[in-house]
Amino acid sequence: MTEPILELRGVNKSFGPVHVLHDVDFAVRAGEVTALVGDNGAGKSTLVKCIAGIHPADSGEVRFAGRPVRVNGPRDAAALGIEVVYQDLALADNLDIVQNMFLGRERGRFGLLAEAEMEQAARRTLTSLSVRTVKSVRTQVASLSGGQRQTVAIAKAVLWNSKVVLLDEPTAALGVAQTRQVLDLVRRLAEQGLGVVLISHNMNDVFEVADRVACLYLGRMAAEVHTRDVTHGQVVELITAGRSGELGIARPESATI
Ligand SMILES: Nc1ncnc2c1ncn2[C@@H]1O[C@H](COP(=O)(O)OP(=O)(O)OP(=O)(O)O)[C@@H](O)[C@H]1O
Repeated sequence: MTEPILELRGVNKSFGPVHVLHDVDFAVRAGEVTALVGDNGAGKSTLVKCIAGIHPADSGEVRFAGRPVRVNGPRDAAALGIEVVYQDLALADNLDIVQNMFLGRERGRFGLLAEAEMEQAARRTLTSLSVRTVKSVRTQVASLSGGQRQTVAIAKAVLWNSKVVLLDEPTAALGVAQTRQVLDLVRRLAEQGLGVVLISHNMNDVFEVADRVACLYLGRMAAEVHTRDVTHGQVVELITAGRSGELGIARPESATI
């Protein structure tokens, strides 16, 4: 079995009196897509924010590439190669693709932007991800479709030699064809060796691209299983009841496969 590139052990997180995450274990493996599922309010976003350093965990251990690490802020996460693509994508409509991909991280010597270099890097990243839907990297983001915007946001996340990418419902607002393109892209990220976490409420997406499914139920990790070992129905039961037959928090010893 592949060792996790990122591993959380016994992570707890509270907001004031509200204990949101309870002793959560979670592993992300390089070259695999792990779907993070759970009902509304189960704690998925909170877990992602702990990983991203936005809301550092109150207790528990975070390990990266086999070593304990501290992720006390987004800079710590970025330095490790952990990137999150949020649902709102945070792209600037009035800028083009290159400008968006380098937004906040413009390269350049002596303060000058190395435009040609940035353009080349943007093009190279999109090509490496086999993105063909975007005609020119100088297209304004305002004129892109939802799927293209998602693609640009994902490419931006992997441009920096990322090791782990967390995607927050990347297909939520997309039609059938665009969903297809984004799911293909998610698979390619894993094929390139990244550890990919896909937050999703869509079981079809989960079963199509995920190698494993991790299910949060009321802030506890109900089960982490190989997708091939479970049915749609079992995952839905895990989401709604925290357990399904032998799987789930009622029988934690059988939950991790
Ligand atoms: N900053 C905060 N302050 C207080 N409570 C919070 C905060 N952020 C999240 N919570 C609470 O933590 C719980 C888990 O929320 P979270 O957003 O992590 O769930 P989720 O699984 O991502 O849900 P959804 O699928 O609806 O996005 C909820 O009860 C929520 O109200």
